[in-house]
Amino acid sequence: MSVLDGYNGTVMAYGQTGTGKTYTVGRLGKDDPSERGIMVRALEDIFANISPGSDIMAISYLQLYLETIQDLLAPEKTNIPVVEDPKTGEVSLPGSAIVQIKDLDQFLELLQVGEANRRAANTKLNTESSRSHAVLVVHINRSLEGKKENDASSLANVTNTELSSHHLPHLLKSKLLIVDLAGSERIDKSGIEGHMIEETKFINLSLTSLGKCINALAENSPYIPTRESKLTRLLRDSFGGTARTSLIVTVGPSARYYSETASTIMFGQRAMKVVNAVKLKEEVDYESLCRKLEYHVDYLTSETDRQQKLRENEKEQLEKKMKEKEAFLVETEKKFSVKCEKREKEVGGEGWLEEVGSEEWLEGGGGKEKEQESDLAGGATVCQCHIDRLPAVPLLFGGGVTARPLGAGRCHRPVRWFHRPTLRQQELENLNYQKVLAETTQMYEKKIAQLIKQLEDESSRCADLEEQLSGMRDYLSGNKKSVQVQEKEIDELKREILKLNKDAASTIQSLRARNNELSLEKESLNGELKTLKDKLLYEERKRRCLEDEIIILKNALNDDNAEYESKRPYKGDITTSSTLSLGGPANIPKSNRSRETISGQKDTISKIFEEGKTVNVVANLAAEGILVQLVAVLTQDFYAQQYVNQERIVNEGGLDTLLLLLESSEDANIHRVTAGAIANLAMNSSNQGLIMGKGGARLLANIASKTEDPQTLRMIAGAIANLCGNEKLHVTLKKDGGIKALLGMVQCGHSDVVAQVARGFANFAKCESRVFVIVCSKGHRKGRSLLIEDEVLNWMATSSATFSASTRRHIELAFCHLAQNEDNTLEIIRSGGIKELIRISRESSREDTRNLAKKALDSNPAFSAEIHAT
Ligand SMILES: Nc1ncnc2c1ncn2[C@@H]1O[C@H](COP(=O)(O)OP(=O)(O)OP(=O)(O)O)[C@@H](O)[C@H]1O
Repeated sequence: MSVLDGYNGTVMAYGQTGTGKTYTVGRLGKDDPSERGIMVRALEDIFANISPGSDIMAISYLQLYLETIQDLLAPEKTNIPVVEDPKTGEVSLPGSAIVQIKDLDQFLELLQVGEANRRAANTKLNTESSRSHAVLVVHINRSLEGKKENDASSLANVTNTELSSHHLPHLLKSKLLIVDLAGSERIDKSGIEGHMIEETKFINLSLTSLGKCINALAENSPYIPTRESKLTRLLRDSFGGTARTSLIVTVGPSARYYSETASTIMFGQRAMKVVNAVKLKEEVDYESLCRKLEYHVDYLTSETDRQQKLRENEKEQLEKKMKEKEAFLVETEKKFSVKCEKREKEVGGEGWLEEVGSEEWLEGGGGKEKEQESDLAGGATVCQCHIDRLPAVPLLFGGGVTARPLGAGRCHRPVRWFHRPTLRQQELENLNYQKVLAETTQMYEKKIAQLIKQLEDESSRCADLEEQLSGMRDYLSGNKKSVQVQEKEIDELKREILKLNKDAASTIQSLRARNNELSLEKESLNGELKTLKDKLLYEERKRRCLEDEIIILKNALNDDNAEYESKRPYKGDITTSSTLSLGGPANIPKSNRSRETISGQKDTISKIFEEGKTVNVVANLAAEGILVQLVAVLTQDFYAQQYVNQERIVNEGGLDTLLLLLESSEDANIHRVTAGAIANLAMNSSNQGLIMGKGGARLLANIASKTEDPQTLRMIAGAIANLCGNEKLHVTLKKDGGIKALLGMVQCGHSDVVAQVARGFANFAKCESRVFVIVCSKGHRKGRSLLIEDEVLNWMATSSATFSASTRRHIELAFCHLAQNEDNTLEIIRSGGIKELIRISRESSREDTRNLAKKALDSNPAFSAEIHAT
């Protein structure tokens, strides 16, 4: 197994849901080992090949669910981050539990705990479907030496050279990932719903991004999109890189899953193209190195102590021995000289032999006679004496220590021989003695010198060892320092990562905020855009209506031209027409109709249409015949609805021309479109005064009295209703018959016309009410409403219930505003308006109108009195 040789490895099971991924990878097989999945088998193999003493194995077991990593061995740990070493690219999961494993049983227990924590949910396809990706991470640290670290003999042999970088203890660090991916599935086929659709989306997202990475790796692309999902970030250093990867693809045999099977196999095929460049992960085992060096230092220290002690003992013994010898020498000398003197006195210089006891004879010899004998052999004097009774006994004198009879058989008793030395003999003896003494001294000096040398050697060895020791201490402290530096660097990196994370979070937050702002902006722009589009659509529709209308009118005019020409007040040649002066009397060109003229007019029409986008239509109004006038009026109407053009139209005399046409033309079509154009211009308050000033209300009232055409009446009612919204014009409007005309138009019964009339009265009453409030605040009275004089109040009090809802709302509003003015109280009571007010206060569809009615009823004591009275 490569993972035991220091290579990272990955085993990954991929396939459609329910096809046996978990079965292949995760089965425990507690009772039957043949049932075991890849996770358990892998661990079995690892256990069989590692040395329990020196190698370490630990596991983490995690699940990736909804893009969140959770620890399956400590499920309270969620949201575990995936951290990538920027230098080595190694992926780690800080915070996840890493449990050291001692044996297979422990592993099986942990796996069972992890499996219980793994999220499982049912789908129609598989009742035990895994809805998360499960990742078992096996961390293996193997010591390269294969020796017991605390083996003292091995430690004793470590030398400085061995501690050089080549001989540092190395560690093989590897990681085995066994991944049980969640099943790929199609939402429609799996029958999942609700929350599980979300799960499936996340699963499919991560599998898709895994597929993308595999594709990129297979194509040897320089960019691998590993950042797209947590799964690919987690597996970043475990597939397609420096790790050995095995992919297991599982497929369902049913033909129903043909497409899933095909896509799974294609995934596998693509994965097979990925080329891995496996890399050995070896690093210095600083921990064991440190331990080793400490053992080594201890060993050397104790060894030095031991040797020191030995040397001291030896020295002590030698000194003791030397002292003993010296004492013995002194003693012997002493004895010898005493005996010599004694004998000299007794025999007067003659030699004799004296028997002595064997003990005495052997005195000083101890158990080393032989050695001393041999020691003395070189320098001893052999004397032989011949005494009558005794055979000759040769005597050995050596070192002043012993003498032994030679020639066994002739004399069996030890004797001590004394003689009376002559001067010569004495000298000789002295000389001999001195020689022996010198030799003995020399020998001891030699021995002492040897011992001193030995001592010096030991001292120098000791000094060497101490030097080694201090070298090792330096090395250790250097290593400790470098570890500290590295730790410092790691801390800094961690801090940097934290800072980067913080920055990223704040950037994401600000981007989110900006995104929200932009969404709001987008929403409001969309709203605006929609309004503009609606407006444009409306304008376009209106333009088309007008164009249709023009075409209809053109046709009508072409057909009825003869009749029309006969009715026309002025007759003349259109080709020689005089101009229609602005604001002057009607000067419509007179002509006899001919085919050429009509065709000429048509040309003019198309010209006007072409130029329709310019305000030159006014000039055209003045210059051309009736057909042209009509077209010009229509175009004018079209433009009048566009406020930006209104000012130019009015400034260029367009309003004058329109009023002129209204006055002079007998044509119903012209009346209608002209009234429409004026109604549009009357929407603008700056035009309202001009229209009134030029007698517009009078002209409109006049036309209204003559026509029964509801469209024309609607336009006129709309124009007057717009003028009603300007309180400064109320008096003139009433004087010019505008109010009466409005009320008169009600007779036509057309709902659109009545609605415009009601709107006009509501505008009028509202403006009066506003002025009334201002006047009252200054302590003045306003007087009765102008509407009362024209019987409008009666109409409102009696008819509102019969009209459409929108018309009714206008009437109710107008009535309530009139009721705010105390000067109208009498008329309201007289017209039976209190009933109407009470009805409005209860039934009106608008709350503000109901409140207005209530306010009038509550604030006016006359109304209260009337209510009580009736
Ligand atoms: N080789 C097999 N022999 C017998 N039974 C099998 C085999 N493979 C799978 N099964 C059975 O099929 C069912 C689904 O298997 P499993 O849960 O392993 O599928 P899966 O691919 O992991 O599904 P999911 O992706 O939804 O988790 C299980 O009940 C399992 O026991």
